[in-house]
Amino acid sequence: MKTAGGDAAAKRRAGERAAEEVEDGTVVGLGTGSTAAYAIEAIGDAVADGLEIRAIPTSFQSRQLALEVGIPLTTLDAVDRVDLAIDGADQVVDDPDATAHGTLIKGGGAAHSREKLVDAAADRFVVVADPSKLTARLDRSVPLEVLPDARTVAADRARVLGGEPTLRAAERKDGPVVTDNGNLVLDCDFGAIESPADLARDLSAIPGVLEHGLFVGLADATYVGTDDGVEIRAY
Ligand SMILES: O=C[C@H](O)[C@H](O)[C@H](O)COP(=O)(O)O
Repeated sequence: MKTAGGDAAAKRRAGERAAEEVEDGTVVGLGTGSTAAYAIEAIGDAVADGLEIRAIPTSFQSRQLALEVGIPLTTLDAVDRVDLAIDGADQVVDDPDATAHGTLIKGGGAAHSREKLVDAAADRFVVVADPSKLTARLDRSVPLEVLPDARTVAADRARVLGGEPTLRAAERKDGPVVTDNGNLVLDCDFGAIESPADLARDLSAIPGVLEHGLFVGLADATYVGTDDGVEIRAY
């Protein structure tokens, strides 16, 4: 869970720094992935020291870790508000002159649908990342979570939009990755993405796509772990 590539020490610094933002009496969204896991562990330590919060996990994986470290859990429909969400990313646009500054690609762990639900609901959404995630332009494949019956037609629609879709295969079993919601994932290679906002709109309009991994205008800040500290990008 914590060694998915990138700089583990930098991920830890980012995660632990973001966890310091969690305040007593709040509701916190817990992201998924190796970087968010460091934040969850640090929040668990704070809970053990007396911090009182409720948290909403964004995946089976983050739920399991939160339970292991003793964080009280709740659900999105049981709360009035989410104060803070802390989540990782696969790519983050880091160019203050670009309109896409702070736009993300997420879903490397196939958790992006529930992540977007919780991250978008939060009053403040903090991304945690190591420097390898920063980019001038998004160019990783964009994951689409699709209903199983929709995978062929959704792939066709993604091709019309200029993408090359690949059904994500499971690493440790024969067959595809199945998401926490029982769906499949199409990883769509669009090359360098000129306008993430336009592509996000077009992908959202494909029938059978539950959610795509472009997060446009959602992040409030990115905490970037470095060799000796944390740099904060605010949007
Ligand atoms: O579906 C997974 C998530 O979007 C992760 O937050 C993302 O893949 C980043 O994960 P990591 O921190 O392990 O690089």
